[in-house]
Amino acid sequence: MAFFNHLARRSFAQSAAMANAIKNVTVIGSGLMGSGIAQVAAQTGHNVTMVDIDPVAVEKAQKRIGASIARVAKKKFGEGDDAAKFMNESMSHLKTSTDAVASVESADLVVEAIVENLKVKKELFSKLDGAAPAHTIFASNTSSIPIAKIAEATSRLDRFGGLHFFNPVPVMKLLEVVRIPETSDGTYEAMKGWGKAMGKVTVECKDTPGFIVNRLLVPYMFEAVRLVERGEASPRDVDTAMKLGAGHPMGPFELMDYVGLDTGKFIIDGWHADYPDEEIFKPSPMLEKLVADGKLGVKSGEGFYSYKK
Ligand SMILES: CCCCCCCCCCCCCC(=O)CC(=O)SCCNC(=O)CCNC(=O)[C@H](O)C(C)(C)COP(=O)(O)OP(=O)(O)OC[C@H]1O[C@@H](n2cnc3c(N)ncnc32)[C@H](O)[C@@H]1OP(=O)(O)O
Ligand SMILES: NC(=O)C1=CN([C@@H]2O[C@H](COP(=O)(O)OP(=O)(O)OC[C@H]3O[C@@H](n4cnc5c(N)ncnc54)[C@H](O)[C@@H]3O)[C@@H](O)[C@H]2O)C=CC1
Repeated sequence: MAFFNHLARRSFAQSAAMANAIKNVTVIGSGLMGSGIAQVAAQTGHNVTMVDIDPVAVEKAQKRIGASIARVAKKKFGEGDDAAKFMNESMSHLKTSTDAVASVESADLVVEAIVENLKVKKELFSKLDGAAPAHTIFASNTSSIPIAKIAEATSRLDRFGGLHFFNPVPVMKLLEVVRIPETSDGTYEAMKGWGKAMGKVTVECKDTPGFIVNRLLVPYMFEAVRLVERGEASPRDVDTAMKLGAGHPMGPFELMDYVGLDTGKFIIDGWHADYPDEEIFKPSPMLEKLVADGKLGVKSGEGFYSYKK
């Protein structure tokens, strides 16, 4: 028994050491999720470079992070010097860039949170694979795309995994840590250890569609839209019913607006392509029209609901 305890202690020590080795974190994508991941990494003392292809998105992200850190600081320290110190220290750990290749030169970990599109994600990782140091771990924050399909664009399958955060990242405690068959034990332990260093509760996931939460959440959200499309209830009543009847903090339509209808469409289109006979994944006329009209939810000021001030 002592031998196995020794092994367990050594494995824990190894993962702690590997997680501690993750100091320089590059986050690619400064949207809803990338900005949240970058913020929490900066708040927890990592050296963070947040990258986006769109300089305007970087600027918006910095404003979003500033406002969010202020809420976190107020919640942790109230008003006053400690709150200001926390905010200043966190922001001092955060750099921004629009040059993805340069941003990974000294990265220990790269977390990708760009558009939910397999081709674009593969193009990005293929480009970064030749620029990042050999030891750098690559991870995707994808909601629905198989990690293995993304990883095949690189030569570092043993140092590739999924780190699936939840929105809003500064608040949601869960982190799904996904491995592909080639992910080394050291990489997996380092990703789980880093998740804990980020203040998250990690769960272990295999590379299956939607991992754990989205495998259950997305069909539920799909059914909510179908129910409204069949004229059986209004979005507002469905949301009220799920908040008061099931204790959810947000109803499905509020949540879809919150996560972004463009991301929702990317997910449903991807799963419909992969599972063409699954009725539930067939395109939604309601969602198609909203996205075609640029109504993407909170991020655009209107989705199922209007958010214009
Ligand atoms: C047929 C077609 C169908 C197509 C549809 C398909 C859709 C598929 C979508 C799939 C989803 C993909 C997404 C994904 O991969 C995984 C996810 O992320 S799923 C989403 C998970 N998140 C949730 O479920 C969020 C649920 N909502 C909440 O928890 C709360 O509403 C929320 C915390 C967002 C807000 O809380 P609330 O009480 O309502 O308001 P407050 O503003 O008071 O906030 C409470 C508390 O939290 C702090 N806080 C809130 N936001 C932030 C922030 N951004 N930064 C920092 N802090 C924040 C705030 O300070 C409050 O703290 P106090 O102590 O009260 O001050
Ligand atoms: N929105 C949500 O609630 C959640 C989303 N996710 C996943 O996170 C990823 C990002 O989602 P969001 O943050 O919501 O999207 P978003 O649309 O808010 O942000 C995506 C960002 O990526 C940038 N981008 C696109 N292509 C790029 C490239 N080649 N290089 C650099 N930057 C690029 C865009 O300019 C944009 O700022 C997706 O894979 C999504 O499935 C995961 C969990 C929750």
